[in-house]
Amino acid sequence: TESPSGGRSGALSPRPPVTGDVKKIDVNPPKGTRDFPPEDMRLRNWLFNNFKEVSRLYGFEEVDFPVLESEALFTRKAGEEIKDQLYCFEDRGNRRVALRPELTPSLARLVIQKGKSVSLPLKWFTVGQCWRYERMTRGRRREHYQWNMDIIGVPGVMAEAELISSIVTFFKRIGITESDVGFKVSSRKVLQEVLKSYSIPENMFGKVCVIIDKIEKIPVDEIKKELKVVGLSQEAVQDLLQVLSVKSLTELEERLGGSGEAIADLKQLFSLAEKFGYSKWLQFDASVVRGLAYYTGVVFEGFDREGKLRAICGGGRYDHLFSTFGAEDIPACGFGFGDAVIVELLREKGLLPELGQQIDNLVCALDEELQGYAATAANMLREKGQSVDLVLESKPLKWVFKRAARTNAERLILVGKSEWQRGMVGVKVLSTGEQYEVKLDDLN
Ligand SMILES: OCc1cccc(Br)n1
Repeated sequence: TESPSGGRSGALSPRPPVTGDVKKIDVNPPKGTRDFPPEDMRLRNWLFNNFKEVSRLYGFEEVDFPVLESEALFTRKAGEEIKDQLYCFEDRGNRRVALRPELTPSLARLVIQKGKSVSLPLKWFTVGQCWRYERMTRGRRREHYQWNMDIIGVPGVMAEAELISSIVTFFKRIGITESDVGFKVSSRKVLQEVLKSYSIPENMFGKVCVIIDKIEKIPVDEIKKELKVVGLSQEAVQDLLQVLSVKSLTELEERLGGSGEAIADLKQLFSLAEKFGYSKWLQFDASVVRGLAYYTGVVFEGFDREGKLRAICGGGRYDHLFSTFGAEDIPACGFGFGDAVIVELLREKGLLPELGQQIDNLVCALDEELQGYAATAANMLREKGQSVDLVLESKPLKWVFKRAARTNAERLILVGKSEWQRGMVGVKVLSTGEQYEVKLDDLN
């Protein structure tokens, strides 16, 4: 280690005196962001390991992308909140860049980059941090981690059914049942079929959906006003709002007629849900449109049945995202699952796991001059795959026992002079109090 003066280790040069004029830094993380101290990191790893295990079960491959992307990936002109809150800036090369607010555009970028070198369908997943710059007036977070699963190259709703199945599998793994959570399912093709008779320009469709997604967040008169601003007639607005209140697929079929794609897709999805065994988790809800402009078909969101929390996860089909990046369109669907609401739900349900530290061995030399032998013992155990918390300086036994308790160490390995001379070490099994000596070579 380098001493403060930059010399090699040995006697450290005297530390500069801590004088009153050194301003104490703000030790909190930037507004809207989180630290993950060990106990929080254990919970995060538990959650992410479940994300990744489910992804593996479903045959998905892990991918990753830079958290910093070209701003151009996210500058859709559809009035989305995600665009209004873009964490963007100009870098030292005068490039417009942004901290990614979502993962799907990066995924699409990588698929396009790979081009013909990858064979479809692609089943890719990632867990990544996403950012938004929101005026902290609302005290909301500016970052969260999202689990994303995407299926690229499958046009049929079997892909959406598979994605929803993977989320159900995840929920079951962590103890969440269909009595805790459900999925509201619809299709943007419902809106498309209503609007087709009003000759709404194709490029307005995303905007209309983004406005309608706010239906439970702002007064309906504001929704109507915004829809008129984008060019919808009074009649079109009425028709749209009326179809959003449709309560069943049967009623929807009566409203739209039985020949449209929306009904066909949704009927097939609910039939596949039976076969996957998760029908009880799904309900048709015509008001679900989701807030991302690029969805084009089935959309879904996971919600807590007590209605206390924001959406747990959400996703849908986005068959035209690739062409917005100048590439050939590829049918695609995916979802995002944030790391915050699910933890709130688990806390509500008393399902947060107990995750203490776990150490196999606490190894301690009983005398200063035995430190090296303690290191030898630690190394032998580590080579056998045993975790070791090696006491690195001379400490009273009382301290050692307290540390063993705090770290949930299974065993205490005591390196004493007389034992060592006989090639032995002392072992204390902390759960039973059993105490014995063992030859070093037999330590495992
Ligand atoms: O789900 C919207 C979102 C995007 C980025 C960061 C956070 Br916190 N929330």
